[in-house]
Amino acid sequence: MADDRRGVVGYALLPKKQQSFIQDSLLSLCKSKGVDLVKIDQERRLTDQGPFDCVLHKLDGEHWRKQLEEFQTQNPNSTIIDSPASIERLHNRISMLQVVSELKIESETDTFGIPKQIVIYDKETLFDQQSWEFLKYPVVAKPLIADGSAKSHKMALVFNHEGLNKLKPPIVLQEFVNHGGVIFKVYVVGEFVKCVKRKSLPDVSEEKLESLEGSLSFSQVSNLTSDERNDDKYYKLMDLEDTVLPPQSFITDIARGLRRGLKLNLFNFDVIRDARIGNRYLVIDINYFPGYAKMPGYETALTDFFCDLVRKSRSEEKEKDGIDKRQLVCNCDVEVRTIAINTCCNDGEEQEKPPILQV
Ligand SMILES: O=P(O)(O)O[C@@H]1[C@@H](OP(=O)(O)O)[C@H](OP(=O)(O)O)[C@H](O)[C@H](OP(=O)(O)O)[C@H]1OP(=O)(O)O
Ligand SMILES: Nc1ncnc2c1ncn2[C@@H]1O[C@H](COP(=O)(O)OP(=O)(O)O)[C@@H](O)[C@H]1O
Ligand SMILES: [Mg+2]
Ligand SMILES: [Mg+2]
Repeated sequence: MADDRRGVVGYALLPKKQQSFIQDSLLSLCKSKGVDLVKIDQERRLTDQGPFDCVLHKLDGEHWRKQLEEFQTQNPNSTIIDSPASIERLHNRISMLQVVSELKIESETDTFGIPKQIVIYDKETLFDQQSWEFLKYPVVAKPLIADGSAKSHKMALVFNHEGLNKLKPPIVLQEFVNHGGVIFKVYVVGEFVKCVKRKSLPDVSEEKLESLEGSLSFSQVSNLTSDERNDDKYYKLMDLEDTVLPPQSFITDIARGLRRGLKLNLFNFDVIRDARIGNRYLVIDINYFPGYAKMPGYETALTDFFCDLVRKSRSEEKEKDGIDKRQLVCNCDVEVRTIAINTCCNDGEEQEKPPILQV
């Protein structure tokens, strides 16, 4: 780094996340580029720790939020990645996808959107199928809240009316879209965008739908190991190799739009390609600070991002310094001129004041 001081990124993560994210390979690459990753002691006040150029976090709760606010007030040049208010939006499966619907992206060949969906708050509405007759079976029932708890990942693929009995509102009912059993996970790290393929639920044909009973519960399909998947006849027979990735520039445009709309730097989103319309892409999920260690080349992407942040916060620091000084000089000029006018009018009286030094 151009600056002599080493960059410091403080991190506050849950133990599982820390273990998967803070790997030696990441620590040493950052170190070689002049940035140290330092663990924040969650037992102590954040303002008593540091200095940090940047605070990286995936923690919730009012207490932590207050700590961050206090830290930001005392350290206006530090960057908090990312703001709790922006992260909060991803904790609700409706507000999470709203931003996708608001996005405008030009493409001659491809389109994107979200599946048809409705939020259901009570059993009465759930069983009143008129209130969601625009949705066709099968539907995916997802917990409304996506707060990272195991419960928030428990889903059900519902094939018919009978399958509704097991559901516990508040939930989002989302139309299941056949997509060839493959999802695309798009990882975003600031400006960096990387799309990878993962296994998903297989398609459900009209014929199969008639013979299926009730519902099927599942959780984090794309994170199952191949053994877990092969144990269950529902998950096998899917091959990632043959699946073509979506156009990179289209995905990058969506990623950049989401980054701006969400005001977030660290997230991924799940995209499926509608099997009926080969060039239509649907965003089904957005996750804050996902499992980056599973992304090829994660060390380089994250290190570059941290270096950039440190560089920016240092140059802003310098610029602020410059602006303050320039403002001072500017104020002096105004003052001098005023004094000069006064001097004219008051017949030398004001000349007593030493013009620049006193300002
Ligand atoms: O643990 P990992 O590496 O599987 O990462 C999880 C993500 O998997 P992915 O990187 O998308 O394959 C996972 O993504 P999905 O929701 O499975 O699409 C979540 O981001 C999860 O965080 P949370 O439980 O929603 O707070 C992430 O869990 P945490 O690591 O944040 O606990
Ligand atoms: N509308 C949908 N159509 C088809 N498959 C879906 C749909 N919604 C979710 N899925 C499947 O269910 C998985 C989990 O759903 P997702 O919304 O990503 O929840 P989570 O936050 O637990 O990852 C997805 O990765 C995908 O395989
Ligand atoms: Mg997902
Ligand atoms: Mg998710």
